[in-house]
Amino acid sequence: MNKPAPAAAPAAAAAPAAAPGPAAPKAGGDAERVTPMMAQYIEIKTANPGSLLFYRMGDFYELFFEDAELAARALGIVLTKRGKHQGEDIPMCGVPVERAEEYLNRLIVAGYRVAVCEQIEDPAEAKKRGPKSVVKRDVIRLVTPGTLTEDALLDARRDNVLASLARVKGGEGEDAGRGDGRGDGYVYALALADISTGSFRVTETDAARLAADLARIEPAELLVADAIYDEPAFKALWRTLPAVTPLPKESFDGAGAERRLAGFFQVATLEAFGSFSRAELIAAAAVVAYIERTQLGARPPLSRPQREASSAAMVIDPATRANLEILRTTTGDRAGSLCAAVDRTVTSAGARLLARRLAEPLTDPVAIAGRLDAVEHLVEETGLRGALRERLAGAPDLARALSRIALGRAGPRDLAAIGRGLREGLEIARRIAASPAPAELTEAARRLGAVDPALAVTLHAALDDELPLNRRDGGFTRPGHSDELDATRALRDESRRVVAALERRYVEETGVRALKIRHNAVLGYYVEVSQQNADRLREPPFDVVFVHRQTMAGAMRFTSIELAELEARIASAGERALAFEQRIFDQLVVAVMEQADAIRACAEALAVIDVTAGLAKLAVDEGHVRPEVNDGLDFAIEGGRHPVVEQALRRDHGASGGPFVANDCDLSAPVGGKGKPPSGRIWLVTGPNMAGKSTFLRQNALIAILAQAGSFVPATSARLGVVDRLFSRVGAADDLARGRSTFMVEMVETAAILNQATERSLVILDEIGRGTATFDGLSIAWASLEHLHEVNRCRGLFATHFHELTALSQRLPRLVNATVKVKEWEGEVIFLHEVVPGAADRSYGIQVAKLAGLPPMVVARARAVLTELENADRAAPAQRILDDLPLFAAINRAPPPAAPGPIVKADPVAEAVKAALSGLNPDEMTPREALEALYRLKGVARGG
Ligand SMILES: Nc1ncnc2c1ncn2[C@@H]1O[C@H](COP(=O)(O)OP(=O)(O)OP(=O)(O)O)[C@@H](O)[C@H]1O
Repeated sequence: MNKPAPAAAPAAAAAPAAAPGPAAPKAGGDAERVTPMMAQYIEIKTANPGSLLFYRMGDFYELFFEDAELAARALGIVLTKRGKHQGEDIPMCGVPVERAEEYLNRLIVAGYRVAVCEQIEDPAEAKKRGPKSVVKRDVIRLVTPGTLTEDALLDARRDNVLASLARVKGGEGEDAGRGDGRGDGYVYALALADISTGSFRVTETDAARLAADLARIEPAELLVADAIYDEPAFKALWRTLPAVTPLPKESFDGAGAERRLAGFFQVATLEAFGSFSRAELIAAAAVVAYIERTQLGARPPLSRPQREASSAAMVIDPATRANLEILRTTTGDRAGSLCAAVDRTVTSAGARLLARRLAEPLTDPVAIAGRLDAVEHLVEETGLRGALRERLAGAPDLARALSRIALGRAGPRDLAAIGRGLREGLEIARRIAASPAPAELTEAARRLGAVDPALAVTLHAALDDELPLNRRDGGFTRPGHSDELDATRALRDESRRVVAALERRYVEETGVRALKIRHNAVLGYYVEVSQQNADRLREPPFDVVFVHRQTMAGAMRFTSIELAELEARIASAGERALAFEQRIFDQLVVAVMEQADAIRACAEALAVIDVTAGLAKLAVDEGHVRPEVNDGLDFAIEGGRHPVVEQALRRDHGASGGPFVANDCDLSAPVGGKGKPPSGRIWLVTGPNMAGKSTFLRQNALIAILAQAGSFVPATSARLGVVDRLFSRVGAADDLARGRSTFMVEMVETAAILNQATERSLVILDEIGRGTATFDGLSIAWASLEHLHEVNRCRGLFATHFHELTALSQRLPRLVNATVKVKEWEGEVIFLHEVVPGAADRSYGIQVAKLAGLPPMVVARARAVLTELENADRAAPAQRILDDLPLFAAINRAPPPAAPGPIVKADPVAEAVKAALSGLNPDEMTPREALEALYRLKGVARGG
């Protein structure tokens, strides 16, 4: 085992977002009054600041002082007291050891960290040192959100990523020179480890995209240097994460980073791992140091760090992720999300990989095609698909079992899981290899076949079919595996039969039919009879056989020489059998760990096959097609559908209910454009409320995500040039926690889009400008649309209720008007959900309001008001703006107002108005004087 490098000093504050770290009680001056046990507790507590201390006492983990108060409140358990400290009662609460995982989970979810302190010697050993000596105890593990490994503490379908963020001054990192003008002069890197599966990745990032990267990764815990943690600019970002752990700057020390990593992976140099930037090395080393510190030297089977190019994944900012409900809905549920709708995997590892693929769609058309080839193969090979899925359904979670084995937290079932997983893996590999298959699948099959098949055989031979949870219970070794163990077990079991025979004999000899031989931890084996029968055993001839040991309320307990001898035999046979089994367990662990890398590769391969087969099944069941993803700027979707709404409609209405109406969408760059390089189109979608605009917008974004994640898509055909960044502003929600109104949130998000979208981006804007006064909103929407078309030159979908905007298509050549069709029938509106070229002529808002059940009086009155307003002709201003305002591009080219230019001669009229104004004091004027002054000013302005 690897000796841990000296870990940095622990953070003083834990889980800053949720809970302050409880302080250690002071040992205080009145040391005599502190019991030895309490002294030990205080010492251990002081050494582990910032964590709740689970202090093992027999069958309980006890918590004391402030820890007890915090835990009792968080867990809803009873707070009691135990003895006194410095004259005060010591608050205490406890959780039973067998239910510790459940309580740990709740504390971690509540934002706490827990130090688990165990007894590290037998109480009998302690007694030998003297009657008052305390059992030795020590912290064996720090449980933090990012370092969980137990199934009970983890969501099987989600990665549990421990991330660390490192920052170095620009110029020190590889990409420092990139300077896109938005950076803050630093190079950032993220290291991402999941100790429950062994995955370990590093990637560079920058200040501008850090939020998007963290939203993609969703770390369970983020490690940052104190200094960064305290920077005001990041405070809001930290609040979006479940746990952020600040560490002293030594944890991010550049000088020792390479050495620490080399030490962890037991290599002399990191050269073989590939090249890393300085920031990446520092981030990776910080993660490793933290793992060593929390696992106290146990070494999880982390893969060597894989470097990921920061441009490998589509950038999706946090707002867009939330809006598009990729992994969960805006209310936080998995059900109803894109992921839930397309997940047909049958293993947890498969579900985790699918979520990761959807969270980070690729940008390399070749890599995307590789995944699509594999899905297509399994779409066509129905028999193979079914067989693989059936096998996979029986495959256990290899990666998580392996991790527990490496950390010494495994039970016999984890070992058996490895054996079973490897056997299934070999069978799956054989099936795939039976016919030619695309590279992604043959590569997965190769990895499955790379583990020594003898390991699965050994595990199967050694482990019984029915297994206990804990290794300490014994009884997991298959009979026949070890002759020596079998012999010892026979002796133990034989002895038990002897006890039963002895009991029968004692009953016969004494004539006490209710005599029982029982066992407990204090007396060992003993004879128990009721009080009435006890005298019989105390009279001759039995008084020489039975020795009185204990008197209970209704019973008396005795022992005998024969029983004591038997006891010794049984105990030693049982102990020897258990010790044998522990040795066997250790040998199996060694055998497994020797192949840890190959097993982890197997686990990854099984996940890839599961995702591929699941997506193939989805494609077949839901009628998805293979998209063509290329390097161009196409976006041509025919017959596109919304994967989630389509399934929901079918579920809610059955096959007979209104089916989802498929729609085309073509944002491809027009061919043969002159002058400027080609750019994609923007569709301006108008249409009544409830017509399906939002659904149409989202479905196209989701199709892009699915396609680039390597999935078939809900359409009859799809051809798209890779999208580098996806932006969406859909719907509006207050962000009260951050003190932002609906309109402010909308503007912040719109600003981000206008500042960052490139011509490779896809922008989805739903009703921007809705949250303010009509003309303000219209103006903002107008200017944003022009900016997207002229400056960003991205592909986009822009839904609006401002019909005035449709006039813009006369001037913006790549702006296309589209509308969602409705039919009016006897004053009612019928939604056809069909997107067609052209502009909506009416809003039908009042009809929708009527549908929603607004009182008839209100509906009638609204109709009357509308007629009045329409007579005022709202369309006219748009045409006027179009005719009067200069082109957006022209403004854009105009020099900025502050630019130095020729000296402008003063305007004499303006000067005169200014002078007249400066002589007025509105506070001292009567209304009449004010009116007169106004007339005078008008006169001056006319030059009079
Ligand atoms: N293509 C479609 N086929 C069938 N039903 C659809 C389709 N599109 C939308 N719908 C149904 O219409 C409902 C309203 O759609 P959506 O929210 O997209 O309308 P909208 O035009 O954005 O409305 P609003 O302007 O009020 O936000 C959806 O909940 C869905 O059930």
